[in-house]
Amino acid sequence: MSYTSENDHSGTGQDAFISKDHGLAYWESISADENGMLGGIPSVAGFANTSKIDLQGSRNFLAKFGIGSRSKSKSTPGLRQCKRIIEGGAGVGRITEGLLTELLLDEDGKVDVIEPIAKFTAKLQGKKGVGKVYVMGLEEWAPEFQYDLVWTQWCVGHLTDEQLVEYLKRCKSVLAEDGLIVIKENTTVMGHDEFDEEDSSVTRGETTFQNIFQKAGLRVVKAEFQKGFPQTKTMKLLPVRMYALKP
Ligand SMILES: C[S@@+](CC[C@H](N)C(=O)[O-])C[C@H]1O[C@@H](n2cnc3c(N)ncnc32)[C@H](O)[C@@H]1O
Repeated sequence: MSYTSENDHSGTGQDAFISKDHGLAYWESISADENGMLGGIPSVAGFANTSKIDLQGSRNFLAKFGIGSRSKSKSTPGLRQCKRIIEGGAGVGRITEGLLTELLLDEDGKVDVIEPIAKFTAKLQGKKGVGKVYVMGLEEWAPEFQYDLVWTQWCVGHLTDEQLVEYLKRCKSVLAEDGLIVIKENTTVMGHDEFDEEDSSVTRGETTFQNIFQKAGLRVVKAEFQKGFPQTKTMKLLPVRMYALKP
């Protein structure tokens, strides 16, 4: 999921290409661990390191909005925590456990997760700080709570543009005052959308994302590239962008 794709199907109808069944069958075949979640990045590039770099990049991004962990707020006055957070397409909870739970205000705070593959979420159920686990795709999720932060990373390529607009509208409808929606995704180098046959997903270009956000009635209040991912001569990771969105 993280390589530059040689399968450019620009112009192919998305609905025909993004097959939910095929996408889910692909993820069912993937191991339920962090390595599986970042499986597109070969271990030679230092997978563990990549996850750590990713989480630190996200932490730094959130700090720019004054959102930070309880422990950090002792040394950095002004950081605030969240009452309730939701992670979309959470996989095995790499981000929920590695970042989002540390942002909770207190013991009552919860991180809810949405993830269609039950074997991925099995170990997350009942863990400290984890709230409701929605075993379903983002396109099926109906919100029940209000959120200070909605984090969705490396999974929206499984939704058509239309489904993604509707998902974002639902997120917006339950966003707390001063809440934030973050989309962190691979984006294409050349700017047009590319389809990946292996998992039936789309990697979008910058313009497509901007159009989707606009249709959902969201403003991009900050956009940054993730820095510091390993690159080798044989493996080039796609640029990963973090978009902070508000109504
Ligand atoms: C590359 S993994 C990323 C997992 C997690 N976001 C992370 O960064 O560790 C992609 C995840 O998207 C999930 N996924 C596939 N189709 C989805 C859909 N329609 N809605 C939500 N998640 C989906 C997969 O099951 C998988 O857990």
